[in-house]
Amino acid sequence: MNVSVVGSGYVGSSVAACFADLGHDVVAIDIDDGVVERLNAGEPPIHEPGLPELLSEHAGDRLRATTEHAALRDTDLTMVALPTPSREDGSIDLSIMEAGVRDIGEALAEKDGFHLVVIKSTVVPGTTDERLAPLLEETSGRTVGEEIDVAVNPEFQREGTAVEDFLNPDKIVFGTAGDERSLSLLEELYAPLVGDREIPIVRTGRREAEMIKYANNVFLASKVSIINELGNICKGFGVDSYEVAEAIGLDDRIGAAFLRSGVGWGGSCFPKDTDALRAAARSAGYEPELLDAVVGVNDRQPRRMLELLDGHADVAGKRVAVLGLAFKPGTDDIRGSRAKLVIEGLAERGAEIVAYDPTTAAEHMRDLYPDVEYVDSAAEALAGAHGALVVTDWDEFAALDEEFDAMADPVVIDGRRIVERRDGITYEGLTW
Ligand SMILES: NC(=O)C1=CN([C@@H]2O[C@H](COP(=O)(O)OP(=O)(O)OC[C@H]3O[C@@H](n4cnc5c(N)ncnc54)[C@H](O)[C@@H]3O)[C@@H](O)[C@H]2O)C=CC1
Ligand SMILES: O=C(O)[C@H]1O[C@H](OP(=O)(O)OP(=O)(O)OC[C@H]2O[C@@H](n3ccc(=O)[nH]c3=O)[C@H](O)[C@@H]2O)[C@H](O)[C@@H](O)[C@@H]1O
Repeated sequence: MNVSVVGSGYVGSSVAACFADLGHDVVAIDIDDGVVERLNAGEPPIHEPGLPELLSEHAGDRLRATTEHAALRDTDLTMVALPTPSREDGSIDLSIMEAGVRDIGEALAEKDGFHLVVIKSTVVPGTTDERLAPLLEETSGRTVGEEIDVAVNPEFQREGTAVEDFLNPDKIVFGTAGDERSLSLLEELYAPLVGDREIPIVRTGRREAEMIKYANNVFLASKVSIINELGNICKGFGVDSYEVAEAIGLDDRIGAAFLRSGVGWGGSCFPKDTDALRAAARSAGYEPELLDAVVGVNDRQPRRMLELLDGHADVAGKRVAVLGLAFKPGTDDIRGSRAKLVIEGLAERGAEIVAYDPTTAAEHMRDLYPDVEYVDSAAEALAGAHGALVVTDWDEFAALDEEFDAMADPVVIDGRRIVERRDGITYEGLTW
């Protein structure tokens, strides 16, 4: 089948590469020349394990990239993987999405035959029906549900394991208005992925599909905030929250995943999606008090890390190491990274900050915090430091040992339960 994907960022590039790998002919459309050039050269525009292999195999063959939206006319359906960032007040900013949908509609104005537009981006309930479908009609001159249609097919992949997650989903959600042509196109699209596996396919309405995506993310973010709240209480009692988490995770109703307490959740989506849903709930007349608290607990965790450091040292004018800048291991993405709040807190205390991350996350961070010293290894960051704050659970931090001996004052505040506690270092776990 011929598939177009509009937007070739974290989601679009991996989805495009995976669909090509599944045997479809895919054209990736992006407004960024650099992204298009990289994709055509078989190079990933972002750091994502498994993506380089897929791109080098399929670029120039089943996968090509272009800046021309007109290319989507030669395809059966178009996936929209455009960003949906937050506005200042937390509500969803649809401007990029609407500009992209406008581009798609204008291209479709000159296409004969049925075309399905599939919204992969995360949008608040009602967006597709109330904003995107009318915009498509206006720009294409076609009627949704007749010559064209729109479906919602949210994506649940994680950064760092995007390819594996996309190819092995726990569910696939098709949100449609019930049009059989749309459903059968979606089924044909995913048929090579599903094969004879029993992957649940949720066929539902467009609003429900939009809400399922938020509910999924917000539930997971809340789960981490609950374990962080419990972890903070555990710390006060001298209880190891990881032992508690392991035990409660044995209850099927709770489940073992997402019970790692620490400095909190970040990333490109949990923060923006919790904010967008809270704002959307408010504008629909509901006060989401629990979700407000979920965010409150999350924002408190970096502050608690700094308070633990304060308990051991006055860091004004002193060198302090920040280990890990990406919002989680396996990515160079710093969006929503807890490291930002940690760096800001250290700067307020007048510390000389030295930071290390194994990826190019440091380059992105440098744009925001140019006064921080970025170094090439954890050893270099730790040498001469009066404290170390571990913010990302990169495997290589678990192997650190004698590097701590080179610190001026070996105070280690572990926000991710990754460093081994041992004699010779003053170790503080955030929730244990
Ligand atoms: N990042 C992730 O792991 C996940 C993201 N999502 C959702 O997927 C959506 C996309 O997110 P990301 O991939 O992270 O975004 P991104 O910011 O990484 O990539 C977006 C791409 O769209 C391009 N673009 C902007 N306007 C365009 C236009 N008019 N036409 C063509 N291309 C255009 C940009 O140049 C960029 O390459 C968001 O709604 C997000 O919430 C969902 C699941 C996972
Ligand atoms: O919509 C999205 O973009 C995606 O958001 C998350 O994926 P992602 O942000 O890539 O990363 P996660 O692995 O979910 O981690 C999110 C944050 O929670 C933190 N976390 C996670 C698990 C845990 O037990 N404790 C914890 O603090 C991580 O360190 C990280 O900062 C969801 O897991 C995906 O299903 C979803 O598609």
